[in-house]
Amino acid sequence: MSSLKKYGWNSFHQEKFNLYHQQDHSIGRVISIKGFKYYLMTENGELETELSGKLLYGSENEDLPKVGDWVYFLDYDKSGYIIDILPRKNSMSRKTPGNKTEKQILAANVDYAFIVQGLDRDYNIMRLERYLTQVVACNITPIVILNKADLVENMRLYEEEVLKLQRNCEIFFCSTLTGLGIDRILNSLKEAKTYILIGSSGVGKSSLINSLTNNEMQKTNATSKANSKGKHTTTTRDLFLLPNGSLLIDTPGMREFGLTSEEGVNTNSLFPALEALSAQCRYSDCRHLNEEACAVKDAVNMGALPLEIYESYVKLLKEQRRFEIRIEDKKRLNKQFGKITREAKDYRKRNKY
Ligand SMILES: Nc1nc2c(ncn2[C@@H]2O[C@H](COP(=O)(O)OP(=O)(O)OP(=O)(O)O)[C@@H](O)[C@H]2O)c(=O)[nH]1
Ligand SMILES: [Zn+2]
Repeated sequence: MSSLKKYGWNSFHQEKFNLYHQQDHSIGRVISIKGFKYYLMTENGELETELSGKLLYGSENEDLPKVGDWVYFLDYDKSGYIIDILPRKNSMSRKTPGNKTEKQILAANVDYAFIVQGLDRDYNIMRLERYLTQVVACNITPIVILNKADLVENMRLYEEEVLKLQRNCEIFFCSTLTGLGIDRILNSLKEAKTYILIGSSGVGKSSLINSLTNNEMQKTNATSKANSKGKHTTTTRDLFLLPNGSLLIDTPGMREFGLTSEEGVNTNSLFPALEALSAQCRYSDCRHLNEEACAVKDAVNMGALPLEIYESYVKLLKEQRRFEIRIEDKKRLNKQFGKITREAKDYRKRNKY
């Protein structure tokens, strides 16, 4: 297999490339970013590159290359200049931490997301539901991993609770400590597909990577480091090939895992449990908030729909509204600003200074 195919190159990307490329452009996938340096996997192995001026100065953060992006570049001697990214299949994003409405892209072109929780104090079904919602909204297939299974007596109870979310996604139990369940996860991994690991700090992501790589990657991909406050942080965000041929992207713990609404995503369809019920609401555009004859609210009241699911739906709705309103504001402001600068330019031209 060519090294590009090993790294996930497929007909989707080829088609995009055919639309955009010029003869002297080469192709690579971003495997890590360190400051201004972008490290690519190319047909001829790893290559250190930088952004071209156009990309560096003319782009919104969203449009800059992220780990997992396919880019086309000019190959110069021992380095390269990235011309642009190819359209993404999807991206894992979250709201930019803090008060802004921007979304932050954590990784691009992701097939599966392992959502990892530890079966210790970390386990939280509401948070799991939020992660699931976010992953599905990003158009990525979620897989639940409940680690530290050695700490609980009855895994079945947890499984039942996750099944109640009606996500129809795979659930794995494992313990990186005892090795329980690791083989099942390994056997499920698909060649040349890209996986991402998400979960709070301390759930065992680093331990899991070590287990999945037979500890081979411990040195080169050492991800956990205690900072000055003694808090564990993941410092590198890399894409790498596992011994069995699948690709893994490791991201820092997403403690502030906010939601961004993807355009065109119907909120109901993010909640399968709600979707079936909403067909029975009186109003076809029922938001299941204050409307009369709402089958969703009835189901919650009768205990047929878990309250957690309804609550996370309402939360998402609120988040989306806030996000949409701010985007509208931003667009309006940008438009006004554009008009002002255009007028200023015209004025300067007319008056020649
Ligand atoms: N009991 C038990 N402890 C585990 C298991 N897996 C990991 N741990 C422990 O959990 C702690 C955190 O593990 P890490 O692998 O560093 O967690 P992480 O998710 O990579 O954390 P960050 O790098 O901060 O994001 C360590 O003390 C591990 O020894 C497990 O299966 N069972
Ligand atoms: Zn309703």
